[in-house]
Amino acid sequence: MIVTHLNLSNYRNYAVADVAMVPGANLFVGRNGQGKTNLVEALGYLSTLGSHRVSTDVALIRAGEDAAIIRARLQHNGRDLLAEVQINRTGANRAQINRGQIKPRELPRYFSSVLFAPEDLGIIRGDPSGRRRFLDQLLVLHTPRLAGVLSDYERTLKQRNSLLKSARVSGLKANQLTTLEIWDDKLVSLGSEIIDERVALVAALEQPIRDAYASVVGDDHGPALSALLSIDGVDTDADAPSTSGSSAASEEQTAATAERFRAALALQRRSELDRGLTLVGPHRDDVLFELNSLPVKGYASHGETWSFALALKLASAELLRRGSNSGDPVLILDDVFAELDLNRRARLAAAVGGFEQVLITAAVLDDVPEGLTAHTVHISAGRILETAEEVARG
Ligand SMILES: Nc1ncnc2c1ncn2[C@@H]1O[C@H](COP(=O)(O)OP(=O)(O)OP(=O)(O)O)[C@@H](O)[C@H]1O
Repeated sequence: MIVTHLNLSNYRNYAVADVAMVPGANLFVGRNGQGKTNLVEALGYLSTLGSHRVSTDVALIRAGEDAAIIRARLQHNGRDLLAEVQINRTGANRAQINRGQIKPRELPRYFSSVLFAPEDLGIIRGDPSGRRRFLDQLLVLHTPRLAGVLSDYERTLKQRNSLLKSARVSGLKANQLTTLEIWDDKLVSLGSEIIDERVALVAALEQPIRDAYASVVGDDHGPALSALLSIDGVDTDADAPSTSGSSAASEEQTAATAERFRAALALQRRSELDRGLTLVGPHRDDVLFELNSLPVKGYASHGETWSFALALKLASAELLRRGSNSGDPVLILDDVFAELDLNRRARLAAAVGGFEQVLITAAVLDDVPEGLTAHTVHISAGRILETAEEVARG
């Protein structure tokens, strides 16, 4: 899949922007703070429904405006698709495909992208919520049906938490106990599916991460590397099968996870009532990334952590490419080349060369290997520079 056109309205520092893109590499160049990241962030939003830089949408709307619009014309196998989202300062966001209304959470079904940016170091170094977000965004792109499961789980969790809170205040009454059991059933059924899908995803990512790390770092043997999902209170099957295009987990496996989840909930019942909070489930899980038998977080050097985060994203793109019938995900590399030495720049260029479309941002044109600079777009102060004179003026 490729993006042939991106059109922005009141997004970040763009009043309007209209950019044509080509298959293969597209390079966006400009001095610091001109709007390069803003442009690719907008595309990333269409497949992750969020920014890699901020946790709320408000910062994406141009200062002083009420709504931002991101519109992308996509192409796959000669067929065009128009994807659009309107991000509103007040009220719900709205999304369209070919001018027909859809739920915003359905957008990743139509557009798949993988963005790597320096902020991704936070996936490794930050708290577990960032790792859960990484996994869930990838899950939804890989198996779109799970968007609904994840949002139903969130809703169930909220309702269960408010029941636990009110039971804490008033003491658990018989009717509340019955209601709690109903919420337990929903939590366990939705949560077990999420746990099993995450476990299978992590297992499927291991080899691609190893390959990507080896190709970026230049170690032909690849590191001894693993990604383990630690489930808070619910042990998972370490030999989970790899994800396929459809649902990955077998019925018996889901039943076994559900049983363990239920037992862990029963163990925590007293504490949950004391604290008015759901203490077990996929909303508290974590992934442990290891390099040469040591956790990456807290042990790996800055350079190793950086290469690991990059490998994580390249592996994600590889996994989506294999499991997809709509072509490669669009690969976005934001501010990446400046961080690499010449050798690694060439290696990364080779690693991404096979993707249908790669979008790259850089402040300095010379930082990017020549093979990736054929289609260069210059940006200045929230404007796409159209002519050679404009580019010369900067
Ligand atoms: N909601 C907003 N409204 C208006 N301007 C905004 C908004 N959000 C960010 N900006 C502006 O966008 C600019 C930053 O753009 P961006 O992050 O895309 O820069 P960049 O070209 O990638 O720079 P660098 O090379 O430093 O990474 C800043 O000047 C910032 O003030």
